[in-house]
Amino acid sequence: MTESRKIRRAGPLTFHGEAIPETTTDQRLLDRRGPAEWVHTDPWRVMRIQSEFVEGFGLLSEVGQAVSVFGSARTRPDSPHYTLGETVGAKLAGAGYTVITGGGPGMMEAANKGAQKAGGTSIGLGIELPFEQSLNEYIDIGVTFRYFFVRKTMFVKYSQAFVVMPGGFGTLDELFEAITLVQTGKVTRFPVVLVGTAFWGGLRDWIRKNLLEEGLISPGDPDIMYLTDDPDDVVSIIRDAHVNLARKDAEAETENGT
Ligand SMILES: CC(C)=CCNc1ncnc2c1ncn2[C@@H]1O[C@H](COP(=O)(O)O)[C@@H](O)[C@H]1O
Repeated sequence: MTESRKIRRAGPLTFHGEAIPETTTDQRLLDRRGPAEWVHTDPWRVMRIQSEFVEGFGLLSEVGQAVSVFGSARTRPDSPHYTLGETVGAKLAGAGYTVITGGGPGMMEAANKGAQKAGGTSIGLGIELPFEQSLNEYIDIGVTFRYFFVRKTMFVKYSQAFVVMPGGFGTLDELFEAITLVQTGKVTRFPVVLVGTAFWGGLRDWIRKNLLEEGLISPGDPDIMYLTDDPDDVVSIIRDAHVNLARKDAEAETENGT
């Protein structure tokens, strides 16, 4: 009679005889501490980046129609821009849009406050910064990201329009990212509305004069941005754009016979 060979199953793996490892997977995980430098390596960072995407997608995928509102972190509550931001947040919420901001102070707080007070859903996608910073107090659902680029993906993926209030470098970065995505066809259904004609008019003129006249952008490109001072306009521009897109979708479906 042959002696039966030893066998060890480790998850989907099966080991026989000499091939059986001396320790189990759990022992190797739990018994050893080992060096810790690997938590500062890029492969480990990739895992962390992945987990931010997983958390963000998980949290935001069930949010309905939403609009991201950008603007200065430095605007004070007694500024007319802050009041305008609050009204824009309230009007968007009144029209059924969830309001998403960067979760910080200033214009972000204004839009969150307006949305929350109007009974809408107010979301803050915060970012870890070198100085102490917490999400503003008018947020129903908040996430704080480590990585700017992960957070930016969330703004684009989970909102159907961008509203850009007066702001500095951060706001300009978000504005130019949005219009570049529209210009290059990476997003196809995305109105970008700038609020504050006195503030933004100069930039649009500069874009027309310097970029368009030099042939650095196409003739239709400046029109990617809508400019207004009126919070009601903000809502109607976004709504009309979405109605037009829905109609185009329906026409395309009819043409394709689907
Ligand atoms: C007081 C202070 C400077 C706080 C900064 N705290 C912040 N918290 C969250 N998002 C931010 C912050 N700073 C910049 N951002 C991002 O960049 C934009 C504002 O930058 P800026 O103030 O315009 O250039 C916001 O739309 C936001 O998405």
